[in-house]
Amino acid sequence: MKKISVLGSTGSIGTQTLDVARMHRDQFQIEGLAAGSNVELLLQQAKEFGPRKVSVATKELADLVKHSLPAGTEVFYGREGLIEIAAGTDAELVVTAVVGSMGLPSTLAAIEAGKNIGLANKETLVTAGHLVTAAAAAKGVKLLPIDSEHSAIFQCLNGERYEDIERITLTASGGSFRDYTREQLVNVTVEDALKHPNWSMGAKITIDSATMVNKGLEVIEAHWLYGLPYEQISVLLHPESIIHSFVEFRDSSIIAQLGNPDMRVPIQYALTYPERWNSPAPRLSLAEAGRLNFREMDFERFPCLRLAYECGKMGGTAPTVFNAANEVAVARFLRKEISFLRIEEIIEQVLEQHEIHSEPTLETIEASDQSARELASRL
Ligand SMILES: NC(=O)C1=CN([C@@H]2O[C@H](COP(=O)(O)OP(=O)(O)OC[C@H]3O[C@@H](n4cnc5c(N)ncnc54)[C@H](OP(=O)(O)O)[C@@H]3O)[C@@H](O)[C@H]2O)C=CC1
Ligand SMILES: CC(=O)[C@@H](O)[C@H](O)COP(=O)(O)O
Ligand SMILES: [Mn+2]
Repeated sequence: MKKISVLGSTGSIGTQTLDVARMHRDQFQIEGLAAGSNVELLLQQAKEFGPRKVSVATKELADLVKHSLPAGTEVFYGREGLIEIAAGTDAELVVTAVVGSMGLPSTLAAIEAGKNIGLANKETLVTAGHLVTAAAAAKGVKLLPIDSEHSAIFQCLNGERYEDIERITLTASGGSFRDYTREQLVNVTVEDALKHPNWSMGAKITIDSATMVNKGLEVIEAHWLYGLPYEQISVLLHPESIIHSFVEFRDSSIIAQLGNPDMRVPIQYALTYPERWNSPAPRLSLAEAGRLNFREMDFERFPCLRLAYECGKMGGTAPTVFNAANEVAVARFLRKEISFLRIEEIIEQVLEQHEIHSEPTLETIEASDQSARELASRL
């Protein structure tokens, strides 16, 4: 039995992680589940999977659920609750599927406790990549990517020598507004932005796909996961999301990972690595797909991707500030307080006004994250 805990169990990645556990019911034991405020779903999950510990966002929610949980289930809440689910159970692997840099303390706590990480929460690596990777190396724990592109690269690199890599390429769908001009973006709505062409995902990442911030975060995530300089990480527009990413080697060979867009596949691979288990995911037929399309990335059309590369190369707290400003701007867009194009303006303005610190400690990162958020919410 593999013992796992899930942070963000009620979200898109969290529920699909539990779908995988359900498909292999005899193989997984769920030790802990952490949710935010969807207590109805959390209660269903607790009844079905019988975790020893659960956590919710607030004390009020914890009081609300505690009498409805199966006998013996311990309830926690807030930041400390997430840390308890991450580090205080017998899980050998923790799936990090909360959104945003709020996942950093619990991810670090899980690593400190010696848990392998099934990493979906890319913002933690963007915010504090040097701390997360150093802690994982010191503890000898694995950072197993769940993000589809990073899982693809991970699979392409199986058995390969890092020095033989010439370049990795992350594919980008282009998001909801792939074929819109900059002028057409002026009046787009939240509802339109939430219609991703290929993937059904949480709201924040769906907006990030449309702004191309998602690919920017993924470039920085790849830098930390694979230890490659930014010059060896590129992005290619691929509207079908069938080639999930690929690696070019020094002998000119290219190895790619393909499949229909279905997050249960990379999630399961992270849970079962290095084994591959059966999956009901629909099989890809290349004959049916017929043709696959590719385009160079247009950095004028998608300026957030250019900004992300600049922040990644700058290092220090630049990616922290980029990420925090984006999180606030996206939340404001989703609340219909600002327009779609204002998201990138806010990120740019926060970066301009912010003092960047090099080699930051956790305290410096948390302070930069906080002040970037305050600024982004005022602009
Ligand atoms: N969705 C996808 O296909 C992919 C997602 N990712 C990454 O995975 C992460 C999760 O994304 P996704 O699943 O789409 O997001 P969702 O918005 O669907 O889910 C977010 C989860 O976080 C929980 N949460 C929110 N606030 C808190 C809190 N204060 N304390 C504890 N839990 C909280 C939510 O709980 P509740 O709903 O109960 O409030 C929910 O379970 C992100 O970093 C994203 O970038 C990466 C690749 C693909
Ligand atoms: C499923 C997944 O991994 C998402 O991060 C996905 O990559 C979003 O797609 P685009 O950012 O390419 O639109
Ligand atoms: Mn991705």
